[in-house]
Amino acid sequence: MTDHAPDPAMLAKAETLTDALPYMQRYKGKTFVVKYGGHAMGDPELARDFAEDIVLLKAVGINPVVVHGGGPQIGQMLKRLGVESQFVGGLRVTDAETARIAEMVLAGSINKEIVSWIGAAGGKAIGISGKDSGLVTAKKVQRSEADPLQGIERHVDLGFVGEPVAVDASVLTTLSGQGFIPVIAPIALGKDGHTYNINADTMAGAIAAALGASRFFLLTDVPGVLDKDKQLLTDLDPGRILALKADGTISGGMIPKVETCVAAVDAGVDAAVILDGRIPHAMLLEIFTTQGAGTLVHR
Ligand SMILES: Nc1ncnc2c1ncn2[C@@H]1O[C@H](COP(=O)(O)OP(=O)(O)O)[C@@H](O)[C@H]1O
Ligand SMILES: CC(=O)N[C@@H](CCC(=O)OP(=O)(O)O)C(=O)O
Repeated sequence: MTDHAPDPAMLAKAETLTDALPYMQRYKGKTFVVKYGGHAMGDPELARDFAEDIVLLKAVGINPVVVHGGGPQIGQMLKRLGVESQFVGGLRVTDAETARIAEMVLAGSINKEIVSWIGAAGGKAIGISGKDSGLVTAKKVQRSEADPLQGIERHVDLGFVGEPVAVDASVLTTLSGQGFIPVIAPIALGKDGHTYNINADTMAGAIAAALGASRFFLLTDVPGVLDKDKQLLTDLDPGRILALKADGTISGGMIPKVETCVAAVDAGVDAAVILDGRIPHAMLLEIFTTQGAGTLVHR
């Protein structure tokens, strides 16, 4: 090697950047919706990596929109305040007091924390909830459960648990167009004036659909959808998902995730990816390299 020969390590770094170039060109101007789950945000270093990834997306001309959860954090606060909490079908039964606490934790505490991380990474984040500027209108979720004793379907009242019925995404396109990164808490008003607590996966899916997002990422605390032998399923379509739900391979918190992904791709989102938020920069690897991480759901 002469004095002028490039250092192989430097060359590898440059190659990483040039390899990313076609992806940057393909995605410039596109909207990516990222659901950041409560389980994925525990570690401050990972949180910093996540914020850097979001700021990098914005810097290369992609419009990231963040929708966050915070289920474990709401649980901790309820416990501290001595308020009982239970889940039915992955949804937290929410009375008026629980709704107030969920809003305080999601829109007050977690939302501003994420805004701060993105700010520290050099981005301009604006934290809002579904209430702001009429972004999301919710309606009460109706659920029923099979009663094996009486052989009938029984109505279950989940209280102030909502689902999006309308999304006015104009506030998001305005913010994104002006260089801001919207960060959204899954709380919304109903037409009845009540505050509704919305599952963050559902909220993110509805926003991705309304924006016609190119990509929808769900960051969680597993590598993606796993089969019965705990092997990662890298590629799923709606038919396969139906079969995996029916045979019990997909259960619990993974059900709203895959259902949200299917609804999003049905509504025109190009692809949805369930990713391991515990892997540093998992999103960047998925977007800018050939080695996809996680489970891709497509039509
Ligand atoms: N087939 C499956 N593959 C992966 N995870 C699954 C599967 N079936 C059920 N799960 C469960 O789904 C959980 C992810 O959902 P959840 O806990 O609601 O995540 P988050 O808080 O990130 O929204 C996993 O931790 C796992 O326990
Ligand atoms: C109705 C309902 O269940 N709402 C959720 C909202 C937060 C959430 O979904 O957070 P994760 O994404 O971290 O699970 C809750 O109260 O926990």
